Amino acid sequence: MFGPAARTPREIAPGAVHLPGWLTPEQQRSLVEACRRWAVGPVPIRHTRLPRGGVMSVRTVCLGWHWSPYRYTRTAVDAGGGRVAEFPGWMADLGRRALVDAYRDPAAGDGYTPDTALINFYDEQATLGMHQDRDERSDAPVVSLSIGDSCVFRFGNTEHRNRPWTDVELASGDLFVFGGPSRFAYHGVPRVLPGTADPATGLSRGRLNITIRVTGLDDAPGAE
Ligand SMILES: O=C(O)CCC(=O)C(=O)O
Ligand SMILES: [Fe+2]
Repeated sequence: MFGPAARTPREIAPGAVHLPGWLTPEQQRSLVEACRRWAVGPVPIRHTRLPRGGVMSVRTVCLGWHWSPYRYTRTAVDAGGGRVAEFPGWMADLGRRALVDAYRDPAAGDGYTPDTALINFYDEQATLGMHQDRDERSDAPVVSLSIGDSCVFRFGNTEHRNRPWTDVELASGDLFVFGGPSRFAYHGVPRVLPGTADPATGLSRGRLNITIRVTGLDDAPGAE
């Protein structure tokens, strides 16, 4: 949905909630700054290589656990081998507050202990195909934050990557949470809307998306 009605809180599907303008301008600025630091290292932001030879158009850097197709490890097995930066406690707090606000339930964040974030940077051409977030061994909600250029976020169904879906415009500062019956819904980003970013965030072009997640994984002796 586009136009002014798109800027009001909305349940897109059961358990999937869009809260426009959830992050303050100050929070957006400090997230942009933090992401710029994480993009440099210890694991540099990179285009993820896919097993069949493709390369993702988005660039990704991870916190807590490193995602590569299709698993999580503590070290960047496909990006230099360094250990990923720690997942900060303040980001876990932000995730809990996101659930409280999205589900309008003061208890919704209780017991939510995210341990990873995927930080995606989209240039004006980048897209993300329809997929499920299913490399986690947990059905806890995914908390998604957007900064910079707006995009079309396509939120589909749990059965397959095709219609029905709902196209939602995600703008800078927006929160999108998908949990419960929507946790394993297919979703993707068919388009970034160039020139829509407010340079005051510190990101004058392109789009930053941060997804806060629970991997459900533990460190095992000898794990990568
Ligand atoms: O960029 C977005 O809004 C979604 C990102 C996403 O689906 C993912 O990182 O798995
Ligand atoms: Fe995803």
